[in-house]
Amino acid sequence: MVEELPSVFLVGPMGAGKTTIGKLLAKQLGRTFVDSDWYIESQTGADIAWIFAKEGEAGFRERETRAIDELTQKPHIVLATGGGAVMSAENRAFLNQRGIVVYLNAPVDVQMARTAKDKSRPLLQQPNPRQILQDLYSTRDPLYRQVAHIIMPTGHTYPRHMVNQLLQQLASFNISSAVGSKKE
Ligand SMILES: Nc1ncnc2c1ncn2[C@@H]1O[C@H](COP(=O)(O)OP(=O)(O)O)[C@@H](O)[C@H]1O
Ligand SMILES: O=C(O)C1=C[C@@H](OP(=O)(O)O)[C@@H](O)[C@H](O)C1
Ligand SMILES: [Mg+2]
Repeated sequence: MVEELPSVFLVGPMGAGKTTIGKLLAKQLGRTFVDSDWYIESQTGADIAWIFAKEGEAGFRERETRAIDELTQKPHIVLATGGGAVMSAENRAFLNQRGIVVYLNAPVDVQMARTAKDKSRPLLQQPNPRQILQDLYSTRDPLYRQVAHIIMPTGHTYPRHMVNQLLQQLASFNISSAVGSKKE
């Protein structure tokens, strides 16, 4: 972990709001926002669906580990990871040891509602996405908890409220807002 300017890494299931909250949080903190999926897409010149189709999930995970290794070494950023980033022990160590990890936790029903119309997540383009989200949650929830320094439920909270709550929690890790937290 870089002592002076630790980065914030968001983990959690698909639809928890990592990308959405991460973008808002970075703005409030006056930091650069990076989404590991977007980074992988820019490095590859192809979208996540294409990578899964051509290289399989294993190919995507290799790219993801390279991205997580690289991005977790950057100080002072807010990084939104993909939901499966914690499946690799190597990634878990990069995340846990190099910054403050926030687990955004949402119930499966909420994950389902937030991801249903979006075709960009290859793992959910199946006849029973709810069952897939349930199975992934069972496997991954203990891993998210293992790497997290902060756990935040996101199910029933508006993104702006989420960010204000998160800023309060991050203050105890000496991470504070450059522009002040906005009142609703
Ligand atoms: N706290 C929230 N309340 C309501 N909708 C949300 C919230 N967080 C995210 N969303 C919506 O859910 C969808 C998925 O969010 P996203 O940030 O892409 O999740 P993730 O990156 O964790 O998969 C988006 O349409 C987003 O606008
Ligand atoms: O849970 C997963 O394994 C995945 C989550 C996605 O990111 P989001 O969690 O941002 O949707 C993306 O990395 C890919 O589709 C695989
Ligand atoms: Mg995302």
